[in-house]
Amino acid sequence: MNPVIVVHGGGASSISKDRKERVRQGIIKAAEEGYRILRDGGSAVDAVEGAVTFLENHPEFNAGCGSVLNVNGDVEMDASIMNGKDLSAGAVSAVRCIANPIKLARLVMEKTTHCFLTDQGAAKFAAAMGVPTIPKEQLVTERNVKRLEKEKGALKSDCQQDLGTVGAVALDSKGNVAYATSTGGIVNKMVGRVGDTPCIGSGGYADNDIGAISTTGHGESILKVNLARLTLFHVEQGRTLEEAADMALGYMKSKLRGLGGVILVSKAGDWAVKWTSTSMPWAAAKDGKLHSGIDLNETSVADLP
Ligand SMILES: CC(C)C[C@H](NC(=O)C[C@H](N)C(=O)O)C(=O)O
Repeated sequence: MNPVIVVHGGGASSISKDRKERVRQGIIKAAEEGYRILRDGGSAVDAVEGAVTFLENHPEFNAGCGSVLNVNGDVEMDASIMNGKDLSAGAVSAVRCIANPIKLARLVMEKTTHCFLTDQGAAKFAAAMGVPTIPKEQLVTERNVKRLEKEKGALKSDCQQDLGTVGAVALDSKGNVAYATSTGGIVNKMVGRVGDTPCIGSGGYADNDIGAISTTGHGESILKVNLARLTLFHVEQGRTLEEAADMALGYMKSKLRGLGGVILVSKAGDWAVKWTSTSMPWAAAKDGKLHSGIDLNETSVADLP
């Protein structure tokens, strides 16, 4: 099986030119990192964790350092990961003061008998696993302080913001698929608000008999339609990845006016990226080629290093 990895950097409205370049470089580096892990014999789970960790550490993306701020100006993060081999899954929500929520989600998956830990329980588990805490200021960027101020000043919140939730899907050489998704959520959210990202079936899904998917977009809408599992259901019914993504995103838009994006890989190694938000930074690596883009009808192809 030829390994494949696809990554996304969330939905976005208008990205400034400067920022676009940084986002483009970041998303490409994340795909390269994931692909390197796969080529070195790593598993699909290793690859999606590696790519998402890279993006959590990148301040331009809404996950880890770079997360948007809640109504109190604090960072509360959600993340989930799933192994398509045995449907094992791990998730954390409303976690604070750690650098990489996706790593904690993987620990939940592999070191507990549970799927999902939240808030204080997740923090206790992190401490027990030796995950270091970091000062909360370390996750807060200048850009996000300004963004919260702007949001609080705004009369009505716009559902489509310039954000950057991150996610990855991968297929490894043994035919195993996995997904990982991580976010700071939505700017100015209530304390304790949990979105789609840590919810298995909404923020993502992975099953070796079908494929893997990671989602981004308006969390409340994604939760209501179970966007990830819904899309894979259409794949199971014989639709192509593109058709399935169009159907599920179309359903979410028509029912709820909710916008979002998805990245997919099938068990056969096909991949697809689709979104209804204005743009979505993405990159895909397969067969030594790196495909990437941000806006509609804009795809570049390059040789992988
Ligand atoms: C407007 C959308 C496309 C922006 C998108 N937001 C999320 O994915 C938020 C996450 N699903 C949640 O609800 O917690 C982003 O961050 O890029």
